[in-house]
This record gives sequence, structure tokens and C-alpha cells, in this order.
Amino acid sequence: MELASEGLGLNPKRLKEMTCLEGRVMAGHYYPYCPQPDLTVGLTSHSDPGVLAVVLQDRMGGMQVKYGDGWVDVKPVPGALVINVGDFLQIVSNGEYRSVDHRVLANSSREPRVSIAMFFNVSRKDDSYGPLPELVSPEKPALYRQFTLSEFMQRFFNKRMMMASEHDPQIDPFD
Ligand SMILES: O=C(O)CCC(=O)C(=O)O
Ligand SMILES: [Fe+2]
Repeated sequence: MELASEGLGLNPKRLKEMTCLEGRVMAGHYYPYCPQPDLTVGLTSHSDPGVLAVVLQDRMGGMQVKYGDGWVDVKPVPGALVINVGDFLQIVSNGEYRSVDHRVLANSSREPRVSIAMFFNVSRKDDSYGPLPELVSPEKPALYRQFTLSEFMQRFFNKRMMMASEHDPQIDPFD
């Protein structure tokens, strides 16, 4: 999968080196009927850690994305895929793309809900990643520092990004 480079002036060779096909993971989700949907959630609020997530949901609905202080339903459209930007893409694009918080409500209908997600991730554990140089300038300094994938994954489980300024809550969406 190639990252959309149009409009951002990215170096296509560099993007090719950052392939996220080898690290792709597929997950199937099954949300059974929940008799008390107000007391729980189907899948708690999160952003996906990788580059992109492509989700195929059935016709039951229930996925929501965070918008401002509220939540917006991602209505199922037959044949459509939901594409979620992940944290890794936010970092390498130096914030040009923003990862999206999303969740799935508990399923209140008698029919189970099923979704299939394909996550596209980089896979070279010891390579150094960070904002692409083409997207860093004196006007727009790097928001994130360089890191390895192992370090990134450790950070992910602590819910923190690789901020250039570790103590600036203004720009750290996970603080
Ligand atoms: O089930 C869904 O619609 C979303 C699944 C999801 O967000 C995930 O697996 O990360
Ligand atoms: Fe997700």
C-alpha cells in the first residue's frame, strides 16, 4: 500500500521504503446481542496505532468517531469500507493527517454485529522512523522525535505518542 503523497510533496522512493504491507494484520470482530447496552461498550474508545486501518462493517451500525466533544455515527453503507488514519501516519506526516478516536457501541439488536478490520503497519523493528523530512521546515518543526518500531509499540501500550516536546500537553493528544 502506498501512502497518499499527492499535495504533500513527498519523496515517492522514501515512501516505498516504508511499505506497510508486510506488517498487515487482519482482525474479525463479533459483537453479540447485549441486553443492557447502556451499561457497557462494544469496543472502547481508541485510535489505531498503525498507518491505516480498513474496516468492513455489516449493516448493524454501532461504530462512532470522535468529533469535537461528541461522537458521530459511522453509518453502514453497503459495499463501502471505512478507512481510519492511525497514530503512525499522524507521526510520519508530522500532524498533516490526524489519527481518529473511534469506538463501537454495545449491540442492542438481537442480531450479532460482525466487522473485519485490516491494519496496515510498518514491520521493520529496528529502522528509525519519524516525521518525513519533506514535511518538516522552520515554519513547521518536527512535532515528533525519531523512534524505532519496538519503542513505538511500547509507547502505544502506555498511550503516548513520540512527542518532540515530551511535556507539552498542548500538542500531546494522549496527555
Ligand atoms: O468493529 C469495528 O467497526 C471497529 C473495529 C476497530 O476499531 C478495531 O479493530 O480497531
Ligand atoms: Fe480501531
